[in-house]
Amino acid sequence: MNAIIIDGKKTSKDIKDELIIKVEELKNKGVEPTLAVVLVGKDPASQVYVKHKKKACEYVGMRSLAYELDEKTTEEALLELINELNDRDDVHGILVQLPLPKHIDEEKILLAIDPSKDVDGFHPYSVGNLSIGRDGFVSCTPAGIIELIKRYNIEIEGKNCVVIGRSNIVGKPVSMLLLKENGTVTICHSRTKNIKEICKNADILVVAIGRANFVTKDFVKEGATVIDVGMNRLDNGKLCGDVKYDECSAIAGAITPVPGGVGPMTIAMLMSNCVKSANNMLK
Ligand SMILES: Nc1nc2c(c(=O)[nH]1)N[C@@H](CN(C=O)c1ccc(C(=O)N[C@@H](CCC(=O)O)C(=O)O)cc1)CN2
Repeated sequence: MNAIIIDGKKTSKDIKDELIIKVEELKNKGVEPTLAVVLVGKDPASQVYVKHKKKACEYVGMRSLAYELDEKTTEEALLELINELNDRDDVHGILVQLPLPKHIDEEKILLAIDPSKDVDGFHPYSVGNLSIGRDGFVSCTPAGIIELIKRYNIEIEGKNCVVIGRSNIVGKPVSMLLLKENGTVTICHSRTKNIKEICKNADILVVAIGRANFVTKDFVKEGATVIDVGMNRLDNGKLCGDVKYDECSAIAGAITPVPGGVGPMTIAMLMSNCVKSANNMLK
């Protein structure tokens, strides 16, 4: 069997194209959706992601405000900037690029962002809303995974969904979202016993463990949907997922590649959250 390749690059472009119209409508109502992007330090990967976020804002017609702060910026100075952005009526989304330098307490920073502008969906208020099925901001990678599954008409309701990984930014929220869609959800992690057997029973397998090529063909049920969230940089500089793509795509029914699968969806969903936030301001 040759799996359908779930194209995150194309889907993210489709979403951004749809957002162009929504941004235009907001502008016609007198609201210019604005995202504040905060980067502390010079982590090369973070610099690239921030650049892509600014480009995505431009593409959908949204304003972005860039705050590129020195590596040595203090926690107090960063909190002060966030408070300023919280108070500004013309800022609809605030994003602090992660990871932050070690001397800054990430949790304290995320907690300082006004939940009504939490377009990353990392604030405990947003996480709480998600866990009780209330509407709110959902973190972008998990939201992107569900969007991909839906746009490829893959049914979640009643299916066995197995998530490998229990991180706060992917594993836990994507499990909540699959549950919200009426999937039967199992979360596996480093202490799980019989992980292969559990995965082999999955109709939808989401892999977010951060270990290159961890999932081999003997984890995958014939015809299953395999979503690879891994982004592992190899010594040769190549990007590699958590799933052994060649052998698993011969068994799966549908599969995301790395790169070009889940990754690009993260930024598309960020744009979507910003538009949602700007819309909320109209209410
Ligand atoms: N404040 C946040 N920080 C971080 C987040 C986040 O959602 N909010 N997620 C990641 C990084 N990230 C966005 O910030 C991100 C990662 C990867 C991609 C992407 O498109 N990946 C490409 C490959 C890119 C490459 O070649 O390196 C792909 O998978 O095709 C987009 C965004 C951590 N920090």
